[in-house]
Formats: sequence, C-alpha cells, structure tokens
Amino acid sequence: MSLNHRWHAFRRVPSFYLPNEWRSWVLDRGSLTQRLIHASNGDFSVRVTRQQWLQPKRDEALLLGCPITTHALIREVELLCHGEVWVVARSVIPFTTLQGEERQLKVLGNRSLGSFLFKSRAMKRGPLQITQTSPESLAMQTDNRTDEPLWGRRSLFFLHGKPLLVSELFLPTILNHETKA
Ligand SMILES: C=C(O[C@@H]1C=C(C(=O)O)C=C[C@H]1O)C(=O)O
Repeated sequence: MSLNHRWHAFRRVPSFYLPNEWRSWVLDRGSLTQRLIHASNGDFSVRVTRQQWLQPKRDEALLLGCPITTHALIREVELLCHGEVWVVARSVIPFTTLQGEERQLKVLGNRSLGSFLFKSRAMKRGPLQITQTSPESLAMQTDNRTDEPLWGRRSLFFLHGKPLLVSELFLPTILNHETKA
C-alpha cells in the first residue's frame, strides 16, 4: 500500500545537523539502489506512484535552470526492501534531458532510475543538499510511524551535460532493520 507522500518545497539544512546514525546513508554518493539491494539481500523493488508531465516546483525549476512554466517528467517512487518502503523518491526530468540515449528514462517502469544513471559513463553528480522534514509529511503505516524528523537529500545528476533532479527521503525503517541485522 502506497505511503502517498506529499512533496513540499525543499527546506535545506546544513549537513552537520545530520545525526550520526543517518550520515552514512544520506551522505553516500554511490548508487542508493545498489546499497538497498545489498542491505536487503536482493529483496528490493521499485513501486512507481506517479509518472506525469507536470510543472516542477519553483525551487526545482530554479535548480534545474528551467523556466518555471515548462513541464517536466515527474517520477515519484517508493523503494521497497522486504516489501517495506525504505525510501521515497521524486525525480524531475526536463524535456530537453529526455533526448538521445536518455529517452529510455521515459519508459523505466519499475526498473530503478539509479540502475540507468550509475551505468552511464556520461553521468556526473552534483553536490548533495540535505533536508529534514516532519513525519506528518508521510501518511505512514502504523508499523513505521515515528515522531522523529525524517532526513532526506536531493542532488542534480547530469547525463551528457543535461540535468535531472533527484530527491530522496529516508524512512526510519532503514535504521530499525540495521539494528536488527
Ligand atoms: C538515483 C538513484 O535511483 C534511485 C531510484 C529512483 C527511481 O527508480 O525513480 C529514484 C531515486 C533513487 O532513489 C540511485 O539508485 O542512487
């Protein structure tokens, strides 16, 4: 069952605010998909909750260098390990990025965006921006309800120099699982 996360404007916080237990996950610049596959012994899946042509949020358009009125491909997903949502993610992909090899991004389906990005030799990643959001932003199921703030990040990826913006929010389930492991 989807968490129906509502993405609000990104409120950036300095990375030194990150609690120690989250630093290794939120500051990891490698493939999150690969890390989740490893952490779940391969019991990993992607649930696409939205894929539509929409206007990006103002702060997203500014970061991407797109006119605020242009539409972009908005892809929102939940990344599940052992059938539980561990990460929710939102990607904003401008029309001008979805050309050439990158047209494949339109038809990823339940394949992970990261599996495409980190295979590409033409991929560069920009700096990570860190955010903290209230647990109310997630209509969380009872088994991972928390009063703790949620930590997330966003960064630009560049494919052949063309940008897309990826935002990710990490659920407390990740740490609960790690303490059990
Ligand atoms: C960027 C990555 O791709 C992940 C998968 C996504 C998707 O399938 O839409 C979106 C963001 C990431 O959590 C990664 O694996 O590092």
